[in-house]
This record gives sequence, C-alpha cells and structure tokens, in this order.
Amino acid sequence: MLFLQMYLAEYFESLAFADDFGEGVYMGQVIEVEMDKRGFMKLLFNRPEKRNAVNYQLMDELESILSEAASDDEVKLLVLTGAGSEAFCSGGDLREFQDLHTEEEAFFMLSKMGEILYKLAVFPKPTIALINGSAFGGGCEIATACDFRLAKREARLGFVQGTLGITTGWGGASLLLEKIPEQKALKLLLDAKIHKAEEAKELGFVDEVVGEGTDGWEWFAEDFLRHETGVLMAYKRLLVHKWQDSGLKGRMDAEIRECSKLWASDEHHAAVERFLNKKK
Ligand SMILES: CC[C@@H](C(=O)O)C(=O)SCCNC(=O)CCNC(=O)[C@H](O)C(C)(C)COP(=O)(O)OP(=O)(O)OC[C@H]1O[C@@H](n2cnc3c(N)ncnc32)[C@H](O)[C@@H]1OP(=O)(O)O
Repeated sequence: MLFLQMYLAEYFESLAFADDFGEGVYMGQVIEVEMDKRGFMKLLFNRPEKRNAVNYQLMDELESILSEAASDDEVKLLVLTGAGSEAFCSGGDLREFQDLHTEEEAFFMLSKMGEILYKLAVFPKPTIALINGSAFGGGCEIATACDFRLAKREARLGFVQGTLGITTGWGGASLLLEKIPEQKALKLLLDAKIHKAEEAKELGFVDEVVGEGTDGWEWFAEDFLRHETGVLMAYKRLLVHKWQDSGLKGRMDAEIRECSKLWASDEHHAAVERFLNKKK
C-alpha cells in the first residue's frame, strides 16, 4: 500500500509539466506523454518490443493520465499512438494474462480495462487514434473508443478476437456499433479478418489514411485546435449525453461478461498457447 502511494505521488508530480502549458515530455514506464503548447497531448504506448500490448501497468498509467488530462484546461485534444513503426497496439498482453483461467479471473481484468475504455470514450475533449502500425484485438477497441481514427497507409487492423475463441473483451463492440453502420460493424467483428488501412476506411472505421510523418494528423486536428476548449467540450458533451441516455455503459458491461465466459473455454486457452509458443 505504501509502495503504491509513493508510486502515485511520484507519478503525478512528474506529470506536473502539463501545468506549465509549455511543450514537455513525461516518460512513464509504458506510456510516454508529449504536451504541445498548441493544446494537444500525445500519448505514446511505449512497449514496442511487445507490439505495445496492454498489460496492467499500461492500464494504470492510461487511467491516471486520462483523469489528469480531463481536468487540465490546457489540454484541448488527445492523440493516442504507438511507439515504433510496427504497432499501434496488439491488444491485451496474452503472456501477462495467460494465468487468468476462470470466468471471474478474466472478468476482473476485462472490466478493469472496460472502465478505462469507457473513460476514454467519454473523455470531455476530442480524441484521435493515430494508428501507426498493427492494431489488433483490443488495439482496435482502443482506437474505436477514440472519436477519430487516422491510419498510416501501411497499418493493418483487425478485430481478431474470434480467432482466439473470444469476443471483444473491453466493450469495444458496443462502441463500434455506435460509430459505424451496424452491418459493417458486424462484418468486422464476425469475420475477425485483418484489413489494410484503405479497406478500413471504406468500411468507415478509419476516417483518413495518412502518409509518413506527423503532418497528416496535425492537418486533421488543426481546425479543432483553432477553437476555444469550451466549444470542443460542449460538442463532446452532446455525444456523451446521447450515450448516457442510450445506456452505452450497461451494454459494454454485458459485452465484457460475454467475453469472460468465452475466456474460460478450452478453445481460448489453446489458441493463446499456440500464439505464445509460435516459432519464428
Ligand atoms: C485481452 C483482451 C482482448 C480483447 O479484449 O480484445 C485482446 O486484445 S486479445 C489479443 C488480441 N491480439 C492478438 O491476437 C495479436 C497478437 N499479436 C500478433 O498477432 C502479432 O504479434 C502482431 C501484432 C501481428 C505483430 O507481429 P510481428 O511484427 O511479426 O511481431 P511478433 O509476433 O514477433 O511479436 C513481437 C513480440 O511481441 C509479442 N506480442 C505481440 N502481441 C502480443 C500480445 N497481444 N500479447 C503479448 N505479447 C505480444 C510477441 O509475443 C513477441 O514477443 P517475443 O516472442 O518475446 O519477442
């Protein structure tokens, strides 16, 4: 407990650069944060050697950063991306979670991230997923929770959970059904295939395919950054109210329960074992 308190105190202290509203960088263990004086905060998932898979540490850092950034007046817009050129995020860390066997064990982990995903979806300012490489499984769920998805031409995307004998475990399907037409969402979920960025754009999942460098997304966000934070937040509130009225959170919770049941199946455990033992 004492260790946790010390860790959090140090963590929030190191985020204090954002209070200066200048440019700055904060290095967490697995998330790097860059603050730009024009008002965007860029979060970089920083586990490139694991294709930026989400482990408990990443969940904790993401949750703290979202809480801080939500009430920071200087943050107008959030951009989420992955470190390295290979991956945006390869989903849940199958190695770290391989010891979760029962429905209840799975539910604990899945609902923890489900809460964070909902927090990201209802973040009070616009959010952009800059999909710089592979976005698989939960990586696609994170991208779905953002308001906009920009993908580099070479990015590959897939709700591949079906190939692991599970469904979206963090509530991402309920979010997807809010963001693109039902038929297209259902197809992406049911076929569990990997799509090129251009195909994902045709399906309506990706808003823009962008080229090399950062210009692509900065161009996309420039028009937002010109406006007062209050304007951006007022529009975002409209969307969040719509989701609150339609019970989005309850639907995400039910989705997480469905995945927890499948997680406990032999088929899922065998698929994870195949992935972890795959020889290069
Ligand atoms: C748990 C929640 C659930 C959900 O709610 O959706 C999920 O997210 S389930 C996970 C779904 N994701 C996947 O199935 C993707 C698994 N990864 C891959 O298919 C590939 O790694 C890749 C993303 C296509 C990248 O391929 P490649 O560039 O060839 O790299 P490697 O495969 O060699 O991976 C390098 C390194 O990273 C480890 N890695 C990658 N993804 C994960 C992961 N999701 N969990 C844990 N570890 C992952 C991989 O094992 C390699 O590690 P080393 O062998 O130690 O080098």
